[in-house]
Amino acid sequence: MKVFKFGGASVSSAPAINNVATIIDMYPGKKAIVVSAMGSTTNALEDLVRSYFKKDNKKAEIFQQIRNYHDGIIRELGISEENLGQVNELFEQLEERLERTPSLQFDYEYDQLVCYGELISTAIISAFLNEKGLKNKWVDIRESLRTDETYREAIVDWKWSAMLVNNNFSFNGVDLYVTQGFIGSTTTNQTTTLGREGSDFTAAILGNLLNAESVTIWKNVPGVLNADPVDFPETEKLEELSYKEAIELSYSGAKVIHPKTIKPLRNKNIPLWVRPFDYPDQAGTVIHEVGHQLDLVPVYILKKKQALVTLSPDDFSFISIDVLSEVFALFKSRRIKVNLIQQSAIDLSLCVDEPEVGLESLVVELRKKFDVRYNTGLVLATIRFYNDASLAKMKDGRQVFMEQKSRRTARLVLK
Ligand SMILES: Nc1ncnc2c1ncn2[C@@H]1O[C@H](COP(=O)(O)OP(=O)(O)O)[C@@H](O)[C@H]1O
Ligand SMILES: N[C@@H](CC(=O)OP(=O)(O)O)C(=O)O
Repeated sequence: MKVFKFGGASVSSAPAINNVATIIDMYPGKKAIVVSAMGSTTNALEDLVRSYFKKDNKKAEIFQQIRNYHDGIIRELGISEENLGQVNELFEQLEERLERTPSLQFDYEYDQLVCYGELISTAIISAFLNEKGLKNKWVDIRESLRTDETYREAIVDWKWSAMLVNNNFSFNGVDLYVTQGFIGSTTTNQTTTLGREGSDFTAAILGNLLNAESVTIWKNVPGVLNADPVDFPETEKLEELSYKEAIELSYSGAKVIHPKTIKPLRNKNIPLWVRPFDYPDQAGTVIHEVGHQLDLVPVYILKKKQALVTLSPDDFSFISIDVLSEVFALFKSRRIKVNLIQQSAIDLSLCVDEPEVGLESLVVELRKKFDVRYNTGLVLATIRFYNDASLAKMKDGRQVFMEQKSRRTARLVLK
């Protein structure tokens, strides 16, 4: 069997969803289809959660916008009313949840509402495919994918999930399953999410647990390129990548693949195809075990919304292991990801994901013990397989705050 994953961009309109049907038809054989929320529905649901949590008066309006967007797609797809029972029920559930008083736990409430993006998109797509003669079974992945209770960033319970996934995706009399990416549930049936853009990871989990022959993630690009085409006008497609190279690129911030996607596939030696949704007969990029040294062109990755925080102990003491562990514990408790560090005798610089809120209060906390300087709105640029020309190109016209080089990788903090 194969796993296919269609992201938000690939299911954002009726023509796109028609193309999903075309692709499924093009590739016969047993398949599990993992689907994300339509277009930018997850962002809209995030606005809805904020409004619900703050108890302001915008939630009805945001809910209606989400409903109208989906209704428009349903109309254009021409799905008949008698097959829309589940979609209507999901919208009713969401509306009903919005009437409840929220608990005090934002991350918990977030997961209970944001999951509807994926639940609704898959219900629509499953109904549409069935009407088109592509008979499929809709599966609520929350009954298979068990996680811990880290809401918004849940950790998968592989043992439980292995058993449940194999029961619920048995392929007994079913050739095509349609299910949700990004969501799961705890052993007490509370909904969780795996972290933004986590549907690629769901596809990899299913691939691993079902011993898929391959996993394909359909994207709005020709494959993995040597840079994000949004930031770089000229890019080159990479024909193949090793698992190691792919994990390095995605971890550094190449948004084409969620970083957690690689490990479950590498561990079972399952190839991952990144293929163009608009040109489904083109090969795209394959990520697999590569026996030889890859000779790649420089690959550029930009991680935006970075802050550079530099700390110096007040009393002129060294940056010891105790200081490091204290600082890292503080960042960990605030769930702030550290992406790059540099230290000298009495300076410690950390390039971190700039938190949406709370940087000021972190700085206040740090100032109890350290002299603190910081800059925000920076970019962490990574160049794999860098050379002089690629370094010069990256620095051109920008202010360099920090620079680190290893044999293959250069990392620059820039403004
Ligand atoms: N190295 C890269 N190669 C290809 N795309 C990249 C790269 N880095 C970032 N991207 C971005 O990743 C996006 C992923 O495609 P998309 O279809 O939006 O995924 P999904 O809908 O599954 O989240 C592309 O639109 C592109 O802008
Ligand atoms: N819908 C979720 C999960 C996801 O992976 O979406 P996409 O495949 O469109 O990146 C998000 O937007 O984060």
